[in-house]
Amino acid sequence: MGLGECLKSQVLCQVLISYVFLASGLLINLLQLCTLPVWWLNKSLARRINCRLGYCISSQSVAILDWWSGTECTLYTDPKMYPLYGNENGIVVLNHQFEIDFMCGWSFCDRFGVLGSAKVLVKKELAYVPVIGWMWYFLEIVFCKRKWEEDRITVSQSLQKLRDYPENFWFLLFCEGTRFTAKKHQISMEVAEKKGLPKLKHHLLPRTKGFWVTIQNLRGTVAAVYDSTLNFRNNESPSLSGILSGKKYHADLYVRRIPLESIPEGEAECAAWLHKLYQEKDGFQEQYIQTGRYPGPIVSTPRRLGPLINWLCWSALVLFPLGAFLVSLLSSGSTLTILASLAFCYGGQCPPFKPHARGILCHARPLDYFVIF
Ligand SMILES: CC/C=C\C/C=C\C/C=C\C/C=C\C/C=C\C/C=C\CCC(=O)SCCNC(=O)CCNC(=O)[C@H](O)C(C)(C)COP(=O)(O)OP(=O)(O)OC[C@H]1O[C@@H](n2cnc3c(N)ncnc32)[C@H](O)[C@@H]1OP(=O)(O)O
Ligand SMILES: CCCCCCCCCCCCCCCCCC(=O)OC[C@@H](O)COP(=O)(O)O
Repeated sequence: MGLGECLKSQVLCQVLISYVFLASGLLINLLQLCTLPVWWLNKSLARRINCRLGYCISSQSVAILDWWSGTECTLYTDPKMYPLYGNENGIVVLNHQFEIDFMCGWSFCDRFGVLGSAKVLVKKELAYVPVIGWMWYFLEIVFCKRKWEEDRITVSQSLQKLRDYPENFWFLLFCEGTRFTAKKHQISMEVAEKKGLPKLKHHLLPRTKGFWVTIQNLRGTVAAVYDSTLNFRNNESPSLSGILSGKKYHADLYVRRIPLESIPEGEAECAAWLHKLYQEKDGFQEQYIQTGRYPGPIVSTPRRLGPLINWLCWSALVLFPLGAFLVSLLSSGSTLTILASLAFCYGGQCPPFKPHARGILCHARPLDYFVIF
Protein backbone atom coordinates (compact mmCIF):
# COMPACT_ATOMS: atom_id res chain seq x y z
CA MET A 1 0.00 0.00 0.00
CA GLY A 2 1.43 3.39 -1.03
CA LEU A 3 1.57 6.43 1.24
CA GLY A 4 -1.42 8.01 -0.53
CA GLU A 5 -3.60 4.93 -0.11
CA CYS A 6 -2.51 4.53 3.51
CA LEU A 7 -3.48 8.16 4.20
CA LYS A 8 -6.84 7.81 2.46
CA SER A 9 -7.76 4.72 4.50
CA GLN A 10 -7.22 6.57 7.82
CA VAL A 11 -10.45 7.21 9.71
CA LEU A 12 -8.99 10.52 10.89
CA CYS A 13 -8.81 11.75 7.27
CA GLN A 14 -12.44 10.77 6.71
CA VAL A 15 -13.43 12.56 9.93
CA LEU A 16 -11.56 15.69 8.78
CA ILE A 17 -13.22 15.61 5.33
CA SER A 18 -16.62 15.31 6.98
CA TYR A 19 -15.77 18.10 9.42
CA VAL A 20 -14.77 20.40 6.53
CA PHE A 21 -17.99 19.54 4.66
CA LEU A 22 -20.23 20.13 7.69
CA ALA A 23 -18.47 23.20 9.12
CA SER A 24 -18.06 24.97 5.77
CA GLY A 25 -21.55 23.84 4.71
CA LEU A 26 -23.20 25.38 7.76
CA LEU A 27 -21.19 28.56 7.24
CA ILE A 28 -22.37 28.71 3.61
CA ASN A 29 -25.98 28.02 4.70
CA LEU A 30 -25.61 31.07 6.97
CA LEU A 31 -24.31 33.15 4.05
CA GLN A 32 -27.29 31.94 1.99
CA LEU A 33 -29.60 33.13 4.76
CA CYS A 34 -27.90 36.54 4.58
CA THR A 35 -28.92 36.80 0.89
CA LEU A 36 -32.60 36.97 1.88
CA PRO A 37 -32.76 40.81 1.81
CA VAL A 38 -31.16 40.75 -1.68
CA TRP A 39 -34.16 38.69 -2.94
CA TRP A 40 -36.43 41.69 -2.32
CA LEU A 41 -34.09 44.14 -4.02
CA ASN A 42 -32.79 42.13 -6.97
CA LYS A 43 -34.09 38.56 -7.35
CA SER A 44 -31.82 37.74 -10.28
CA LEU A 45 -28.71 38.82 -8.35
CA ALA A 46 -29.79 36.81 -5.29
CA ARG A 47 -30.24 33.72 -7.46
CA ARG A 48 -26.81 34.17 -9.04
CA ILE A 49 -25.15 34.60 -5.62
CA ASN A 50 -26.89 31.46 -4.38
CA CYS A 51 -25.65 29.51 -7.42
CA ARG A 52 -22.07 30.43 -6.42
CA LEU A 53 -22.68 29.58 -2.76
CA GLY A 54 -24.36 26.30 -3.75
CA TYR A 55 -21.34 25.50 -5.90
CA CYS A 56 -19.11 25.90 -2.82
CA ILE A 57 -21.02 23.04 -1.15
CA SER A 58 -21.80 20.62 -3.99
CA SER A 59 -18.36 20.94 -5.56
CA GLN A 60 -16.87 19.52 -2.34
CA SER A 61 -18.57 16.23 -3.12
CA VAL A 62 -17.20 16.49 -6.69
CA ALA A 63 -13.69 17.13 -5.30
CA ILE A 64 -13.95 14.04 -3.11
CA LEU A 65 -15.17 11.95 -6.06
CA ASP A 66 -12.81 13.29 -8.76
CA TRP A 67 -9.67 14.15 -6.79
CA TRP A 68 -9.72 12.27 -3.48
CA SER A 69 -11.03 8.92 -4.73
CA GLY A 70 -9.83 9.52 -8.32
CA THR A 71 -13.05 7.99 -9.69
CA GLU A 72 -13.14 8.18 -13.50
CA CYS A 73 -16.38 9.40 -15.09
CA THR A 74 -16.57 8.61 -18.81
CA LEU A 75 -19.17 10.11 -21.14
CA TYR A 76 -20.65 8.30 -24.15
CA THR A 77 -22.54 10.71 -26.37
CA ASP A 78 -22.90 12.12 -29.86
CA PRO A 79 -19.98 14.60 -30.28
CA LYS A 80 -22.27 16.88 -32.35
CA MET A 81 -24.45 17.41 -29.25
CA TYR A 82 -21.48 18.16 -27.00
CA PRO A 83 -21.36 21.94 -27.64
CA LEU A 84 -25.00 22.23 -26.51
CA TYR A 85 -24.41 20.66 -23.09
CA GLY A 86 -24.20 23.42 -20.50
CA ASN A 87 -25.29 26.06 -23.00
CA GLU A 88 -29.03 25.34 -22.80
CA ASN A 89 -31.49 24.17 -20.16
CA GLY A 90 -32.01 20.40 -20.04
CA ILE A 91 -34.12 17.82 -18.22
CA VAL A 92 -31.89 14.90 -17.22
CA VAL A 93 -33.62 11.49 -16.92
CA LEU A 94 -31.28 9.18 -15.01
CA ASN A 95 -31.51 5.59 -13.73
CA HIS A 96 -31.45 5.36 -9.90
CA GLN A 97 -29.41 2.33 -8.98
CA PHE A 98 -26.21 3.41 -7.27
CA GLU A 99 -25.48 5.06 -3.93
CA ILE A 100 -23.23 7.65 -5.58
CA ASP A 101 -25.23 8.25 -8.80
CA PHE A 102 -25.99 11.85 -7.77
CA MET A 103 -22.25 12.51 -7.16
CA CYS A 104 -21.42 11.36 -10.71
CA GLY A 105 -24.27 13.58 -11.93
CA TRP A 106 -22.80 16.54 -10.05
CA SER A 107 -19.35 15.79 -11.48
CA PHE A 108 -20.75 16.02 -15.03
CA CYS A 109 -22.61 19.21 -14.07
CA ASP A 110 -19.27 20.69 -13.02
CA ARG A 111 -17.59 19.65 -16.26
CA PHE A 112 -20.30 21.52 -18.21
CA GLY A 113 -20.42 24.58 -15.92
CA VAL A 114 -23.93 24.04 -14.48
CA LEU A 115 -23.11 22.67 -11.03
CA GLY A 116 -24.18 25.73 -9.05
CA SER A 117 -27.55 25.91 -10.78
CA ALA A 118 -28.28 22.13 -10.94
CA LYS A 119 -31.87 21.26 -10.01
CA VAL A 120 -33.60 18.03 -9.04
CA LEU A 121 -37.07 16.71 -8.15
CA VAL A 122 -36.33 15.40 -4.69
CA LYS A 123 -38.32 13.89 -1.84
CA LYS A 124 -39.44 16.46 0.74
CA GLU A 125 -37.67 14.70 3.65
CA LEU A 126 -34.29 15.82 2.26
CA ALA A 127 -35.23 19.51 2.67
CA TYR A 128 -34.62 19.20 6.43
CA VAL A 129 -31.09 17.76 6.14
CA PRO A 130 -28.59 20.43 7.26
CA VAL A 131 -26.13 21.70 4.63
CA ILE A 132 -27.54 19.90 1.55
CA GLY A 133 -31.26 20.33 2.25
CA TRP A 134 -30.89 23.91 3.43
CA MET A 135 -28.71 24.73 0.39
CA TRP A 136 -31.42 23.27 -1.87
CA TYR A 137 -34.04 25.55 -0.32
CA PHE A 138 -32.10 28.60 -1.56
CA LEU A 139 -31.41 26.99 -4.95
CA GLU A 140 -35.17 26.58 -5.55
CA ILE A 141 -34.97 22.82 -5.79
CA VAL A 142 -38.34 21.14 -6.41
CA PHE A 143 -39.53 19.01 -3.48
CA CYS A 144 -42.25 16.35 -3.71
CA LYS A 145 -44.15 14.37 -1.09
CA ARG A 146 -44.74 11.48 -3.51
CA LYS A 147 -48.48 12.07 -2.97
CA TRP A 148 -49.80 13.11 -6.34
CA GLU A 149 -52.87 14.93 -4.96
CA GLU A 150 -50.52 17.39 -3.20
CA ASP A 151 -47.59 17.28 -5.61
CA ARG A 152 -49.61 18.19 -8.71
CA ILE A 153 -50.05 21.75 -7.34
CA THR A 154 -46.79 22.31 -5.42
CA VAL A 155 -44.49 20.74 -8.01
CA SER A 156 -46.13 22.75 -10.81
CA GLN A 157 -45.77 25.97 -8.80
CA SER A 158 -42.06 25.32 -8.09
CA LEU A 159 -41.40 24.48 -11.74
CA GLN A 160 -43.15 27.64 -12.92
CA LYS A 161 -40.73 29.69 -10.81
CA LEU A 162 -37.81 28.27 -12.81
CA ARG A 163 -39.10 29.79 -16.03
CA ASP A 164 -37.15 33.03 -15.51
CA TYR A 165 -34.07 31.46 -13.89
CA PRO A 166 -31.06 33.62 -14.82
CA GLU A 167 -28.55 30.76 -15.33
CA ASN A 168 -28.59 27.65 -17.53
CA PHE A 169 -29.68 24.65 -15.48
CA TRP A 170 -30.13 20.90 -15.69
CA PHE A 171 -33.21 19.51 -13.98
CA LEU A 172 -32.63 15.93 -12.78
CA LEU A 173 -35.50 13.44 -12.64
CA PHE A 174 -35.16 9.96 -11.19
CA CYS A 175 -38.40 8.75 -12.80
CA GLU A 176 -38.15 5.40 -10.99
CA GLY A 177 -38.95 7.44 -7.85
CA THR A 178 -36.76 5.37 -5.55
CA ARG A 179 -33.44 3.52 -5.68
CA PHE A 180 -33.42 0.11 -7.37
CA THR A 181 -33.55 -2.99 -5.17
CA ALA A 182 -34.49 -6.55 -6.10
CA LYS A 183 -37.64 -6.38 -3.91
CA LYS A 184 -38.83 -3.05 -5.38
CA HIS A 185 -38.11 -4.41 -8.86
CA GLN A 186 -40.31 -7.45 -8.25
CA ILE A 187 -43.21 -5.28 -7.01
CA SER A 188 -42.90 -2.80 -9.85
CA MET A 189 -42.84 -5.58 -12.45
CA GLU A 190 -46.10 -6.88 -10.97
CA VAL A 191 -47.52 -3.38 -11.59
CA ALA A 192 -46.12 -3.49 -15.16
CA GLU A 193 -47.84 -6.82 -15.75
CA LYS A 194 -51.17 -5.49 -14.47
CA LYS A 195 -50.84 -2.49 -16.79
CA GLY A 196 -49.92 -4.70 -19.75
CA LEU A 197 -46.49 -3.06 -20.08
CA PRO A 198 -43.34 -4.94 -21.13
CA LYS A 199 -41.15 -5.99 -18.18
CA LEU A 200 -37.86 -4.21 -17.51
CA LYS A 201 -34.77 -6.12 -16.39
CA HIS A 202 -32.55 -3.32 -15.06
CA HIS A 203 -35.01 -0.56 -14.11
CA LEU A 204 -38.10 -0.07 -11.98
CA LEU A 205 -41.25 0.90 -13.83
CA PRO A 206 -41.00 4.69 -14.26
CA ARG A 207 -43.49 6.96 -12.47
CA THR A 208 -44.84 9.08 -15.27
CA LYS A 209 -46.67 11.94 -13.52
CA GLY A 210 -43.55 13.84 -12.38
CA PHE A 211 -42.10 13.62 -15.89
CA TRP A 212 -45.31 14.82 -17.51
CA VAL A 213 -45.75 17.76 -15.10
CA THR A 214 -42.09 18.74 -15.62
CA ILE A 215 -42.36 18.69 -19.41
CA GLN A 216 -45.65 20.58 -19.29
CA ASN A 217 -44.31 23.35 -17.03
CA LEU A 218 -40.84 23.71 -18.56
CA ARG A 219 -41.87 23.64 -22.22
CA GLY A 220 -40.43 26.79 -23.78
CA THR A 221 -37.81 27.05 -20.98
CA VAL A 222 -35.94 23.79 -21.50
CA ALA A 223 -34.55 22.79 -24.90
CA ALA A 224 -34.14 19.03 -24.53
CA VAL A 225 -34.34 15.88 -22.45
CA TYR A 226 -30.94 14.32 -21.74
CA ASP A 227 -31.68 10.63 -21.49
CA SER A 228 -28.83 9.42 -19.25
CA THR A 229 -27.93 5.85 -18.33
CA LEU A 230 -25.24 5.18 -15.73
CA ASN A 231 -23.33 2.04 -14.86
CA PHE A 232 -20.01 1.05 -13.34
CA ARG A 233 -17.30 -1.10 -14.88
CA ASN A 234 -16.44 -4.59 -13.62
CA ASN A 235 -19.69 -4.89 -11.66
CA GLU A 236 -18.41 -2.34 -9.11
CA SER A 237 -20.79 -1.53 -6.22
CA PRO A 238 -19.77 2.04 -5.41
CA SER A 239 -20.56 3.56 -2.03
CA LEU A 240 -20.05 6.90 -0.32
CA SER A 241 -17.95 5.25 2.37
CA GLY A 242 -15.77 3.76 -0.40
CA ILE A 243 -15.33 7.24 -1.92
CA LEU A 244 -14.45 8.71 1.49
CA SER A 245 -11.81 6.03 2.02
CA GLY A 246 -10.30 6.91 -1.37
CA LYS A 247 -11.54 3.93 -3.39
CA LYS A 248 -11.44 4.52 -7.13
CA TYR A 249 -14.47 3.55 -9.24
CA HIS A 250 -15.13 3.70 -12.99
CA ALA A 251 -18.44 5.27 -14.01
CA ASP A 252 -19.77 5.20 -17.59
CA LEU A 253 -22.62 7.51 -18.56
CA TYR A 254 -24.50 7.28 -21.86
CA VAL A 255 -26.35 10.49 -22.81
CA ARG A 256 -28.79 11.00 -25.70
CA ARG A 257 -30.14 14.49 -26.40
CA ILE A 258 -33.84 14.41 -27.31
CA PRO A 259 -35.38 17.75 -28.41
CA LEU A 260 -38.35 18.69 -26.22
CA GLU A 261 -40.58 19.32 -29.27
CA SER A 262 -40.46 15.59 -30.07
CA ILE A 263 -42.13 14.69 -26.74
CA PRO A 264 -45.96 14.43 -26.89
CA GLU A 265 -48.03 16.97 -24.92
CA GLY A 266 -51.00 14.90 -23.71
CA GLU A 267 -50.61 13.09 -20.36
CA ALA A 268 -51.33 9.58 -21.67
CA GLU A 269 -49.10 10.02 -24.74
CA CYS A 270 -46.30 11.49 -22.63
CA ALA A 271 -46.56 8.54 -20.20
CA ALA A 272 -46.41 6.05 -23.07
CA TRP A 273 -43.37 7.89 -24.47
CA LEU A 274 -41.59 7.59 -21.07
CA HIS A 275 -42.36 3.87 -20.81
CA LYS A 276 -40.85 3.38 -24.28
CA LEU A 277 -37.78 5.40 -23.23
CA TYR A 278 -37.25 3.11 -20.22
CA GLN A 279 -37.54 0.04 -22.46
CA GLU A 280 -34.74 1.53 -24.59
CA LYS A 281 -32.67 2.37 -21.48
CA ASP A 282 -33.10 -1.25 -20.39
CA GLY A 283 -31.66 -2.32 -23.76
CA PHE A 284 -28.64 -0.02 -23.28
CA GLN A 285 -27.99 -1.52 -19.83
CA GLU A 286 -28.23 -5.04 -21.24
CA GLN A 287 -25.74 -4.10 -23.98
CA TYR A 288 -23.41 -2.60 -21.35
CA ILE A 289 -23.55 -5.74 -19.21
CA GLN A 290 -22.92 -7.97 -22.24
CA THR A 291 -20.17 -5.90 -23.91
CA GLY A 292 -18.85 -3.48 -21.27
CA ARG A 293 -19.75 -0.55 -23.54
CA TYR A 294 -22.61 1.76 -24.37
CA PRO A 295 -23.42 2.55 -28.01
CA GLY A 296 -21.70 5.52 -29.57
CA PRO A 297 -18.34 7.19 -29.12
CA ILE A 298 -16.63 8.32 -25.93
CA VAL A 299 -16.24 12.08 -25.55
CA SER A 300 -13.45 13.43 -23.38
CA THR A 301 -14.65 15.49 -20.39
CA PRO A 302 -11.67 15.95 -18.07
CA ARG A 303 -12.20 16.62 -14.36
CA ARG A 304 -11.76 20.28 -13.47
CA LEU A 305 -9.49 22.00 -10.99
CA GLY A 306 -12.27 24.25 -9.65
CA PRO A 307 -13.68 21.76 -7.11
CA LEU A 308 -10.21 20.93 -5.80
CA ILE A 309 -9.28 24.60 -5.32
CA ASN A 310 -12.65 25.33 -3.67
CA TRP A 311 -12.20 22.34 -1.34
CA LEU A 312 -8.64 23.33 -0.36
CA CYS A 313 -9.72 26.91 0.37
CA TRP A 314 -12.65 25.87 2.60
CA SER A 315 -10.45 23.24 4.29
CA ALA A 316 -7.88 25.90 5.14
CA LEU A 317 -10.59 28.20 6.46
CA VAL A 318 -12.29 25.72 8.79
CA LEU A 319 -9.31 23.55 9.74
CA PHE A 320 -7.30 26.53 11.00
CA PRO A 321 -9.59 27.24 14.00
CA LEU A 322 -9.81 23.49 14.72
CA GLY A 323 -5.99 23.24 14.69
CA ALA A 324 -5.69 26.27 16.97
CA PHE A 325 -8.20 24.71 19.37
CA LEU A 326 -6.32 21.39 19.45
CA VAL A 327 -3.00 23.15 20.07
CA SER A 328 -4.51 25.06 22.97
CA LEU A 329 -6.00 21.80 24.28
CA LEU A 330 -2.64 20.00 24.15
CA SER A 331 -0.83 22.92 25.73
CA SER A 332 -3.36 22.93 28.60
CA GLY A 333 -1.60 19.76 29.73
CA SER A 334 -4.67 18.09 31.24
CA THR A 335 -4.20 14.33 30.63
CA LEU A 336 -7.89 13.64 31.16
CA THR A 337 -8.95 16.19 28.50
CA ILE A 338 -6.39 14.85 26.01
CA LEU A 339 -7.50 11.23 26.57
CA ALA A 340 -11.18 12.19 26.26
CA SER A 341 -10.44 13.99 22.95
CA LEU A 342 -8.54 10.98 21.57
CA ALA A 343 -11.37 8.66 22.61
CA PHE A 344 -13.86 10.95 20.84
CA CYS A 345 -11.77 11.00 17.64
CA TYR A 346 -11.50 7.21 17.40
CA GLY A 347 -14.67 6.18 19.25
CA GLY A 348 -16.74 6.18 16.08
CA GLN A 349 -14.60 3.53 14.43
CA CYS A 350 -16.71 0.42 13.71
CA PRO A 351 -16.08 -2.64 11.54
CA PRO A 352 -16.00 -1.72 7.84
CA PHE A 353 -19.26 -0.95 6.12
CA LYS A 354 -20.25 -3.68 3.67
CA PRO A 355 -23.28 -3.31 1.45
CA HIS A 356 -24.58 -6.85 0.72
CA ALA A 357 -26.19 -5.69 -2.48
CA ARG A 358 -26.05 -2.58 -4.66
CA GLY A 359 -27.72 0.36 -2.99
CA ILE A 360 -28.59 -1.34 0.29
CA LEU A 361 -27.04 -0.06 3.48
CA CYS A 362 -26.90 -2.91 5.96
CA HIS A 363 -24.04 -2.10 8.33
CA ALA A 364 -23.10 1.54 8.47
CA ARG A 365 -20.45 3.54 10.30
CA PRO A 366 -21.59 6.83 11.85
CA LEU A 367 -20.72 8.88 8.72
CA ASP A 368 -22.79 6.60 6.49
CA TYR A 369 -26.01 7.56 8.26
CA PHE A 370 -25.70 10.91 6.52
CA VAL A 371 -26.80 9.35 3.23
CA ILE A 372 -29.28 6.76 4.46
CA PHE A 373 -32.09 9.22 3.71
C1 LIG B 1 -24.19 15.50 -20.28
C2 LIG B 1 -24.39 14.96 -18.92
C3 LIG B 1 -25.79 14.64 -18.58
C4 LIG B 1 -26.27 14.31 -17.41
C5 LIG B 1 -25.62 14.37 -16.11
C6 LIG B 1 -26.45 13.73 -15.05
C7 LIG B 1 -27.05 14.34 -14.01
C8 LIG B 1 -26.82 15.70 -13.50
C9 LIG B 1 -28.02 16.55 -13.25
C10 LIG B 1 -28.36 17.18 -12.12
C11 LIG B 1 -27.83 16.85 -10.76
C12 LIG B 1 -28.60 17.58 -9.69
C13 LIG B 1 -28.78 17.17 -8.44
C14 LIG B 1 -28.52 15.79 -7.92
C15 LIG B 1 -28.34 15.72 -6.46
C16 LIG B 1 -28.94 14.96 -5.63
C17 LIG B 1 -30.19 14.16 -5.87
C18 LIG B 1 -30.21 12.93 -5.03
C19 LIG B 1 -31.25 12.15 -4.77
C20 LIG B 1 -32.68 12.42 -5.02
C21 LIG B 1 -33.44 11.14 -4.89
C22 LIG B 1 -34.90 11.30 -4.72
O1 LIG B 1 -35.40 12.02 -3.92
S1 LIG B 1 -35.87 10.30 -5.74
C23 LIG B 1 -37.50 10.55 -5.11
C24 LIG B 1 -38.20 11.75 -5.60
N1 LIG B 1 -38.41 11.80 -7.00
C25 LIG B 1 -39.44 11.17 -7.61
O2 LIG B 1 -40.24 10.49 -7.01
C26 LIG B 1 -39.58 11.37 -9.09
C27 LIG B 1 -40.45 10.34 -9.77
N2 LIG B 1 -41.80 10.28 -9.22
C28 LIG B 1 -42.89 10.83 -9.83
O3 LIG B 1 -42.73 11.40 -10.87
C29 LIG B 1 -44.25 10.64 -9.17
O4 LIG B 1 -45.19 10.49 -10.16
C30 LIG B 1 -44.67 11.81 -8.22
C31 LIG B 1 -43.63 11.99 -7.14
C32 LIG B 1 -44.83 13.11 -8.98
C33 LIG B 1 -46.04 11.48 -7.58
O5 LIG B 1 -45.95 10.25 -6.90
P1 LIG B 1 -47.22 9.35 -6.52
O6 LIG B 1 -46.71 8.10 -5.93
O7 LIG B 1 -48.19 10.11 -5.71
O8 LIG B 1 -47.95 9.13 -7.89
P2 LIG B 1 -47.59 8.10 -9.02
O9 LIG B 1 -48.32 8.49 -10.23
O10 LIG B 1 -46.19 8.00 -9.22
O11 LIG B 1 -48.20 6.73 -8.43
C34 LIG B 1 -49.42 6.21 -8.76
C35 LIG B 1 -49.28 5.40 -10.04
O12 LIG B 1 -48.12 4.55 -9.94
C36 LIG B 1 -48.52 3.19 -10.10
N3 LIG B 1 -47.68 2.39 -9.23
C37 LIG B 1 -47.97 1.90 -8.04
N4 LIG B 1 -46.92 1.22 -7.56
C38 LIG B 1 -45.97 1.30 -8.48
C39 LIG B 1 -44.65 0.83 -8.57
N5 LIG B 1 -44.13 0.11 -7.59
N6 LIG B 1 -43.94 1.13 -9.65
C40 LIG B 1 -44.45 1.87 -10.64
N7 LIG B 1 -45.71 2.36 -10.63
C41 LIG B 1 -46.45 2.07 -9.56
C42 LIG B 1 -49.94 3.15 -9.76
O13 LIG B 1 -50.56 2.08 -10.43
C43 LIG B 1 -50.43 4.49 -10.29
O14 LIG B 1 -50.57 4.40 -11.69
P3 LIG B 1 -51.67 5.22 -12.53
O15 LIG B 1 -51.59 4.65 -13.90
O16 LIG B 1 -52.97 4.97 -11.85
O17 LIG B 1 -51.27 6.66 -12.50
C1 LIG C 1 -20.80 13.71 6.61
C2 LIG C 1 -20.07 13.20 5.40
C3 LIG C 1 -19.71 14.26 4.45
C4 LIG C 1 -18.64 13.83 3.51
C5 LIG C 1 -18.50 14.73 2.34
C6 LIG C 1 -18.97 14.08 1.08
C7 LIG C 1 -20.01 14.87 0.41
C8 LIG C 1 -21.24 14.05 0.25
C9 LIG C 1 -22.41 14.88 -0.07
C10 LIG C 1 -23.65 14.22 0.44
C11 LIG C 1 -24.86 14.79 -0.21
C12 LIG C 1 -26.09 14.05 0.16
C13 LIG C 1 -27.16 14.29 -0.87
C14 LIG C 1 -28.38 13.52 -0.55
C15 LIG C 1 -28.73 12.56 -1.63
C16 LIG C 1 -29.61 11.50 -1.08
C17 LIG C 1 -29.92 10.43 -2.08
C18 LIG C 1 -31.15 9.74 -1.69
O1 LIG C 1 -31.86 10.10 -0.81
O2 LIG C 1 -31.49 8.68 -2.41
C19 LIG C 1 -32.57 7.89 -1.95
C20 LIG C 1 -33.84 8.23 -2.68
O3 LIG C 1 -33.58 8.36 -4.00
C21 LIG C 1 -34.90 7.20 -2.53
O4 LIG C 1 -35.33 7.21 -1.26
P1 LIG C 1 -36.44 6.17 -0.75
O5 LIG C 1 -37.39 5.92 -1.87
O6 LIG C 1 -35.71 4.93 -0.34
O7 LIG C 1 -37.12 6.88 0.39
